[in-house]
Amino acid sequence: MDLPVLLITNGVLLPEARLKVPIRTKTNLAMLDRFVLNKVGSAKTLILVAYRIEEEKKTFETGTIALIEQVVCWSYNSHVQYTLHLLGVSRARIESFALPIASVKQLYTVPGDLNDEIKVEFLRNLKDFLTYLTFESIESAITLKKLLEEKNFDALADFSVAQLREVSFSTMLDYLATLDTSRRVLLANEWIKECIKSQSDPNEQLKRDHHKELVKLGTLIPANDLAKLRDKAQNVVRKYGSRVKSGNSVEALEGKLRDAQLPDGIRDRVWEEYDRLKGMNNQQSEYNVLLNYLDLVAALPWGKSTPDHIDISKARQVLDVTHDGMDKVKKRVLEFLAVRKLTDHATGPILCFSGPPGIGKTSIAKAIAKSLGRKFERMSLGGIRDESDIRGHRRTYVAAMSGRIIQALKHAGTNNPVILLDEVDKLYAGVSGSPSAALLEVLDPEQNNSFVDHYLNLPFDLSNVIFIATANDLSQVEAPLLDRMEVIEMSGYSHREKLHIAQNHLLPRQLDKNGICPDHLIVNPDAILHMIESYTMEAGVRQLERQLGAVCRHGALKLAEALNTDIAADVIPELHLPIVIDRTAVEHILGIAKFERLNLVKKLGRFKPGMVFGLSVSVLGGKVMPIEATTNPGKGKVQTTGKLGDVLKESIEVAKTWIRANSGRLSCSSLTDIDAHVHIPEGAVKKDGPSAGCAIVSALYSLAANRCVRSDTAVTGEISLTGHVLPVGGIKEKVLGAHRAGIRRVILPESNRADASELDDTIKAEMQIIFVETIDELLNVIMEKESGIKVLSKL
Ligand SMILES: Nc1ncnc2c1ncn2[C@@H]1O[C@H](COP(=O)(O)OP(=O)(O)OP(=O)(O)O)[C@@H](O)[C@H]1O
Repeated sequence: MDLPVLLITNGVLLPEARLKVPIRTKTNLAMLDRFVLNKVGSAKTLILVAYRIEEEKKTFETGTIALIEQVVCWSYNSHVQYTLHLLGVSRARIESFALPIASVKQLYTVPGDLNDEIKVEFLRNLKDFLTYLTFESIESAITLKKLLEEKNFDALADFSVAQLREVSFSTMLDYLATLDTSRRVLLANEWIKECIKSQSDPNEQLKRDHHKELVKLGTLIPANDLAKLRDKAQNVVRKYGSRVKSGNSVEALEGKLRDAQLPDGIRDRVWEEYDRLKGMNNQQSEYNVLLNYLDLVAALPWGKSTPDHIDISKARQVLDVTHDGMDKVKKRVLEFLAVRKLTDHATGPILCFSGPPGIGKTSIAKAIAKSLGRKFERMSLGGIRDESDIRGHRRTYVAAMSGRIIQALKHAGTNNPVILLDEVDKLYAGVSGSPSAALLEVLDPEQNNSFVDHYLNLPFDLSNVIFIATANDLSQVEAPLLDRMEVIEMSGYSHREKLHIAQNHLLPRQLDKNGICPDHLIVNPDAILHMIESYTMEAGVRQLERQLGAVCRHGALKLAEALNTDIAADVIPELHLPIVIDRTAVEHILGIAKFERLNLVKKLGRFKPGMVFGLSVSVLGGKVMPIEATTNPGKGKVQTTGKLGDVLKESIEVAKTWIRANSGRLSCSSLTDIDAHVHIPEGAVKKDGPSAGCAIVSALYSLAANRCVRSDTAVTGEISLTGHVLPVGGIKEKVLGAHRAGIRRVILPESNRADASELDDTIKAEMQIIFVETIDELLNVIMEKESGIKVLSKL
């Protein structure tokens, strides 16, 4: 039989007995995770308890097959702990071991030669032992009483021995391995006798006598009346002055509370709670709740803060060393720091970095904390839909916890950390309140000096904390929240910028992570560019870092193989250092290019009438959006496909009407005797927004005039019925998206000229950017051959 293994180094579980085993080692945790926690009805699983003898560095050959009766999970100081409640089922011999599984054979006991004299003596001793046990554990006493009635000597020996604490681990293991029942009864009888003798101390005797009188176990008390028994037993304990064994944690707590620098307003309230705790019995259910609460209060950094060292030139250095480019963002961050230095004001604007993933929003926030010398805490808000995640649960709830803000402060250990509210756009309002409403209070400098977490129920001053937020999509951030923040928009990187980031930051980091000396592995710039163009399609650099990691791991394997002297000489690969990674090596390591140089121009070749490249932007950055239109005989209807939203459909109507109204002047069909069909591929993705207007009017004109649009050009811009091209958002991302796709000519609305001027110089140098004010101008520059349309006067 194969069973999951729980390996323990002290305590022995005998059949019939129960044992509580806290899970502390990684092996046991892995076993629990794999075989118990992931299983529906995880309790009632059979496992093997195996015993490790540390001195001999071996595992005892006999183990115990056990039934998991209960898995208790509790969290203390944010550590999750598991304890297994086990019931011994039978002995087993371990035949083979491959942690976390062992192949075992169940062992059966043999009766042996047990004489009547010993039996009678053993039963008499057990009756005395029962009295002692009543005082120690009522449940065990009841089980022993039942076994005594059954006169099952095998079980009586095991169960009674399991109750003894004095027997050493190794003696207990020998006992476990003894299959002869008569031999075990002899041993048990001896040990029980000794135990009873050692209990003959007059004080202990007095307690037991009194207890005997009180509970009269065996005649009066029914087995199921445990609660009553427990109460009575506790009364005895109190009467005889046994101290509640809670001294250690409560006394330690007192010291911690004294060191906690509690503010004046709350000190008395906390000590009142502490006095209440001291007066409680540790068996009371509220005891642990209050203990955990006061532990949190003591652990919070009420008066601890890190001194600010704002040195602007050092901050500039930190930002430059950690981040390439991003000049605008760095400038704004330095201004922010400068204002903090001069005003000495705790409150200031809350910065919100917005942009596609992997462009360094989180890492720049980390750099701010570093340049201020403050602690950094990241709070991921993605998917939070409950107010209590931010503000905590009220203490009256079972398993109540403090909110994330308080947890972050506890973790930081100072009351002035930089807290990054990551992904504020992914907060959702759930059934139990809106988390963004809770964040409003946190971020409001007027209110946050007395932030009250529901669990803590004491005001905590958050005014020294610097909050920085990040978002991928600002349109998803609730307006009141957005209003409290100063948004710094960050855009994706060009290929050249990515190359610099890779050379200066990502590659050195990956080399270091994989334990490779930079002199031993060189990745050519050409190879990095190949990875950027053909193996990643992203605005940021996260995928690129992953690919560089793969290349470094390949190098690490080569180096490790060459160093490994255990490998037979003929298989040691010959290694010439440094290992140089070029384009071919990249293809060999990373396999077939995932984004075969997405040069749409080359791929699609010459367009047919009705085809055009639009530009779109999503949370992942800018992208080229091919648009197709075709005609059929009909009555001037326009059909649309490709999961288009209402605004996009309306743009198509505007384009159609404009062409119809201007067809005479443009010498093209008015599209009244034909039906047009406009399709935007990637049909599963919803598309919307007015910015495809220019592309759609170009496609419809191309159909109406039966002329082709230039396939090396992409366009974005909204159109009006009067023929004007209106500004749109996301210009930088869209141009970068076109550049990534291999397009070098883009047409943008004239009103977006200022946005385009913010583009990186290398991009500006490589791209031809044409600005247009009217649809006439647009058609003149977008068609394959000059349309020669006479541009009407502009409004
Ligand atoms: N300009 C840069 N210079 C150096 N490293 C950079 C730069 N931009 C990004 N990185 C690196 O790219 C990685 C990803 O960045 P980060 O985690 O900060 O992205 P993010 O914008 O916060 O993404 P998300 O929105 O997914 O959270 C980090 O290791 C970061 O150091």
